Amino acid sequence: MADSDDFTFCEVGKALEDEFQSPKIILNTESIYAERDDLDGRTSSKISAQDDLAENVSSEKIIAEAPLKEPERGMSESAVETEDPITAARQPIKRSKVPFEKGYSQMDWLKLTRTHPDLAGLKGQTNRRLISLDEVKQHKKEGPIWTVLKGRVYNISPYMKFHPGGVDMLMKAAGRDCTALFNKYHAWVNAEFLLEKCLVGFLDESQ
Ligand code: HEM
Repeated sequence: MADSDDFTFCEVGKALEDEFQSPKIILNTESIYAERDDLDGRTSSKISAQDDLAENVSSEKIIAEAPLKEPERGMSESAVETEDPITAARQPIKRSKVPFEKGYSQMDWLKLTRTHPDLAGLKGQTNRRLISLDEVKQHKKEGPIWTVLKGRVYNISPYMKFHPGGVDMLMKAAGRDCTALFNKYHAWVNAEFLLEKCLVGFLDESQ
């Protein structure tokens, strides 16, 4: 084999000044930025690459700079509640699950719905009847607690202690239409399935 074909001896270019150091890359990061939606997706802010790359800037700083739009925990319900279910669903909320008592897990609830003969408290009555909001209002404190959710009337008394958000939260639904509240906290929850056996009837919207 001719020497010119032998790569062992091929001539390489001039070595870098310090042949054991990689070339220095000077990156101008000032002009690099990304648009970032803030936590609730309603506003956006620019985060420069410098911010992200700088060693002394932690992610906490970015969070601290983000506008605080979430309602504080314990903020009064009326301050954040809205009757429009779509707007309500978009409002960010702090998540606060309550640890369930022994025997009140979601699995326990599902077992109960399969075994209890009359969770709705219908005593043989049909659950297809139309119910006025006035009648729902009468079930706010005493006896079975009713609520309206997406046009359906439910007896939520048996579900109280199983509600992962706690009894106090669920009691806000007592004797009224809780659809907006429900959507605000957890529009993804399949209440139709969870409360199927608690159905008392349908809201009479003609009144
Ligand atoms: C009326 C029917 C309701 C049903 C069937 C229901 C069901 C549930 C379920 C299944 C969860 C757990 C969600 C999850 O793990 O992602 C939950 C959590 C919660 N619910 Fe409800 N809920 C109802 C009504 C309400 C109402 C009216 C409120 C507010 C006034 C409320 C407030 C909450 C809260 C604060 C949590 C904890 C959220 C979290 O941190 O995960 N719920 N509920």
